[in-house]
Amino acid sequence: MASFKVTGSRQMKGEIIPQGAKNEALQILCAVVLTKEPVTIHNIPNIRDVNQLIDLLGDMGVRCTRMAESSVKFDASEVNLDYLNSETYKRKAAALRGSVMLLGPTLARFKKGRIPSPGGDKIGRRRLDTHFYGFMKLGAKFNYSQEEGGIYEVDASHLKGAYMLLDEASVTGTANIVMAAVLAEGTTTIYNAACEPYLQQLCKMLNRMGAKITGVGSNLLTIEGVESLNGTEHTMLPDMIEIGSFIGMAAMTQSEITIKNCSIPDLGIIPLVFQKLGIKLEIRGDDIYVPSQEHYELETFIDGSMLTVSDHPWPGFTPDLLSIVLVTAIQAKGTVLIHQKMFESRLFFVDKLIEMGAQIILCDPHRATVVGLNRQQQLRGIRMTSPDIRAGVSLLIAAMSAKGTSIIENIEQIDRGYQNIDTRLNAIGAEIVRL
Ligand SMILES: CC(=O)N[C@H]1[C@@H](OP(=O)(O)OP(=O)(O)OC[C@H]2O[C@@H](n3ccc(=O)[nH]c3=O)[C@H](O)[C@@H]2O)O[C@H](CO)[C@@H](O)[C@@H]1O
Ligand SMILES: C=C(OP(=O)(O)O)C(=O)O
Repeated sequence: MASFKVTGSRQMKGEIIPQGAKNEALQILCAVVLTKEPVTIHNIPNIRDVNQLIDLLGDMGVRCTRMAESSVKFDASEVNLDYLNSETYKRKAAALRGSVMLLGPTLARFKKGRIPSPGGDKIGRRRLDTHFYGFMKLGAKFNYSQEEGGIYEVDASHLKGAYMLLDEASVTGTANIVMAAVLAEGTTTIYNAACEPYLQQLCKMLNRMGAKITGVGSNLLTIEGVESLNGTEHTMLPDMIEIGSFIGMAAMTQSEITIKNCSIPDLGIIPLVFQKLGIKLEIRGDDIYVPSQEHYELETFIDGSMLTVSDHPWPGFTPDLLSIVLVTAIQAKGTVLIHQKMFESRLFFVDKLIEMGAQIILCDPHRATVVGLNRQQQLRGIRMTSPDIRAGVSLLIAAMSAKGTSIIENIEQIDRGYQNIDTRLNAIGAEIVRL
């Protein structure tokens, strides 16, 4: 288990370029299995989850040729389906959440899919019902065997388009169903589809490959099935969660940073939520400039009541930034209620922040109230463990703003989603040592 030793009270100054989006990459990489023709992907983040998925694709027989540092050409003309029955596949696929999206493409192209219970953050129940509901609507048979530690299987001699109303707007679920439906016979209509930029990007790429998807960006997708898909090129968007993390980090550490090439229109409500925390942001072309701010004051609602920040399916606020908002509020002036509606175990990390001196009341597993310190008191460095990817970065932000030194253990969680975060932040003035 690796750790970060973080020396606090360092202010950063300079430019930082966000990596390619983790959650988009996981969808896009799975989609390469849909075609026999080469697909070249650019702006691939060099992070654990993505590298593990590329490794898995390679094991399946997909030829992966690195064209440049962040560009890879994938050739899935030959795929070894027997590999899906191997112990290695079980072990490797179970190591990340994104592997679940191999189900839709293998089902569509090879009539079957198999996946162990996927990994990813342990942030509460993470059910997969929506995925299988969709596959079954398309005519697939579903089997779940608990004996082997949880194996999900789908098979279909023939997929046929159908109307479906999803019980929830699942991000990976929608991606999976879309990837199965593009090669199904006839028309599929998915209502209550998730519509995050990750999915918009996936649908745009599939359309470039010859798919016929309309309604992209909305919660009503219509897909006319086609016989086969051709190759394409695709460039990943900048990671909006990383961009949000940098904004929070700058505010907490009184740093002056410019986040380059943010693809602002794809950030949705994210900048607005940080502005509600009182953080000044300047949109300069496609960059976000965050000035060094001694004080930032939380807004209240129009009627004067206390600010609440909660998650919601897109275009609402992404749950992946709530931990960052929570930690950023620690040095604000005012009080905010953080309401994590989707996940039931994502706020428990606040006990570490409280130990560091933050004023937080964990009301229940879904809600925490942060009473901002308004820099009257600095957090103090402690030893802590990163429980999940976003809590991990939140703890890093807290440590960077604290007095003294902190140790953050289990940084593999952070490495799942943030590319060389220590090196990139050190380049603009942070002091983080990887132990
Ligand atoms: C690899 C990947 O892309 N992971 C992301 C993906 O996970 P993932 O696709 O696994 O998450 P889902 O969208 O399926 O749902 C996440 C959780 O929210 C609940 N839920 C979902 C939709 C809804 O309308 N109401 C609701 O309560 C679900 O029951 C589940 O507990 O989307 C999540 C929600 O944005 C993000 O946190 C994850 O980072
Ligand atoms: C929860 C997340 O990731 P995963 O779904 O891969 O666990 C995340 O990216 O915040």
